[in-house]
Amino acid sequence: MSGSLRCSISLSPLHSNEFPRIPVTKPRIHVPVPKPMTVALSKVVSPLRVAAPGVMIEAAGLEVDRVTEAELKENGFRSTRKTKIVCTIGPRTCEFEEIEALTVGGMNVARVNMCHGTREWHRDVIRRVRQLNEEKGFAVAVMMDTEGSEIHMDDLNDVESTKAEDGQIWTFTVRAFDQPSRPERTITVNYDGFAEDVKVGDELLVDGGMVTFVVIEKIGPDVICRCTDPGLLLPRANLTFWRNGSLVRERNAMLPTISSKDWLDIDFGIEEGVDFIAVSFVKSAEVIKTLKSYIIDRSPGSQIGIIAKIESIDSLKNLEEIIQVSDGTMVARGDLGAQIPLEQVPLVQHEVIQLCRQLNKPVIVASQLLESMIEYPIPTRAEVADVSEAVGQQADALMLSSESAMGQYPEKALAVLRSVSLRIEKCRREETHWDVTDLRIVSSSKLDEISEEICNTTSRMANKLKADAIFVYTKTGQTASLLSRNRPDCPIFAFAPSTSIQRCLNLKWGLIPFRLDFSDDMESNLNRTFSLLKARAMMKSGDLIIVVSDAMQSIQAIKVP
Ligand SMILES: Nc1ncnc2c1ncn2[C@@H]1O[C@H](COP(=O)(O)OP(=O)(O)O)[C@@H](O)[C@H]1O
Ligand SMILES: C=C(OP(=O)(O)O)C(=O)O
Ligand SMILES: [K+]
Ligand SMILES: [Mg+2]
Repeated sequence: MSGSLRCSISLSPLHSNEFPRIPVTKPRIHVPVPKPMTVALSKVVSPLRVAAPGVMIEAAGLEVDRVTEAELKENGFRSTRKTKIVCTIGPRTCEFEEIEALTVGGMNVARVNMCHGTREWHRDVIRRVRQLNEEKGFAVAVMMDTEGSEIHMDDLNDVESTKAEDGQIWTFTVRAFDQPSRPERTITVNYDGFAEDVKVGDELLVDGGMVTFVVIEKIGPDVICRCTDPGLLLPRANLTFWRNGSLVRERNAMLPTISSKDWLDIDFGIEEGVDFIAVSFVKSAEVIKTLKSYIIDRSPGSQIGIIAKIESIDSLKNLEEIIQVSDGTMVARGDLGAQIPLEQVPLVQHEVIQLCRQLNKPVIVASQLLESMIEYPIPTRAEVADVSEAVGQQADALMLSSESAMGQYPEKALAVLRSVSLRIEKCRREETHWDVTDLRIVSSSKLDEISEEICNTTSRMANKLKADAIFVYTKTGQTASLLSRNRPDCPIFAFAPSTSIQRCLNLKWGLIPFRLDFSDDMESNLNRTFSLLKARAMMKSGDLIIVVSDAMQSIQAIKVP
């Protein structure tokens, strides 16, 4: 599907000014908006300008993310950004103003990684995101990512990193040391079975090969290794061992996907009302099913979406089943690249994106998208090509990890994702190769199958008629998702009755989620929506809209009166 991208090359800015930048309805509360950032690629795309600050006009009953609204007006309907962006929040971006700057820069989902930091730290971040949503009219979703049972080094206590030199002898052990007495060149490993699993002659890879050791001796709980590829050892770096060119799957293969600590983190996530839980090192569909019923038990009616991270070799055998039972998937290329040969990672990415589209699940492409921007203000050409590939493959979302968590240029990295997305999406719209006949039917009942066909037809119609937008009135989000799956040229305005569904829809390609109370009377819904949108200068008379809803199995094409 990624295919070759043929498009006309234009060096002029992408955004068009055909939609006047009219400030949103008079704000009730004045909130300062951080200055828009200038971007490395600003020759191509100008920074986003959020119009006058304002809050979601709840009184009018229509709520849309203020930043999305600004993007719509700035880029023009048809060329508004479709690819969503997830940013990992870390020490560099955890303050209120920093989270706000990312939000204004286009972050759709904020991710906290339970591998690092304390629960209190994460609680503060989650609450700041929520507070910003409430006070400033954003609709950023929160994703909590579990630590999972990977084998990793300890925190290194007082040091930020330590260098392993070629030929040096290091000891990896499960002994616990009081920090001052930890012998030199000794690393504590979190997994008790470590010494039992490895054999003399095994290769020990730190962070998928950033540093490599060979095991030369085992003495009780200590594994003595010689460094063969020198480099920096970072806190909590992941460890894998290899024998005769294959990943060693011994007792560690039996490690639970969700550890006891993960269960406590999940309880924490449920309490804090996160929108998504991303499960690390998923091996089978079972664990996702177990987690889902656990959540329903603890929090009936919960809308928390479960994202399966594809990052272990075991997940690849059960891909389809895993995707089927999850609410979305992440191609977690960091750990995946430590478990399978690197040259296979792009193939897995492609396969997972295709499968997710077929099975109607959102997919996030993650890790090292703009790795060099941890240190530098512009990306490498190769990184831009990688991001372009993911956008061209029409992944639902792109994710920043270290770039936003601890890098020096989080906002610039975000701006690069935004500008590359816009550019490549434009190319795809110019190609007229669209065909839904390739999509398999996902519905299990006849009624759902009809809805599915309606969504396919709606998207085809919208493209042929060059509609300005598709409107979908959806109680569960399902119809909106089926439309997104078609990747139509115009944006899909999804009207949902709750803010939690609105936030969850934020992860899906091309969906502009609104919160709106609507009735079964479509005519009155439409009249109300048109006048609300017109009042906010988000729509004008004559715009062509294709309308569908969960409740009615029909399609309407309407010129806005
Ligand atoms: N909550 C946090 N506290 C401290 N550092 C963090 C936090 N979240 C992320 N980081 C830093 O950002 C880096 C990248 O984040 P991420 O990709 O989520 O983790 P990792 O690559 O370790 O799995 C981490 O390695 C860590 O150095
Ligand atoms: C996203 C990933 O997971 P984490 O950052 O939690 O290791 C990854 O491994 O690519
Ligand atoms: K994690
Ligand atoms: Mg990982």
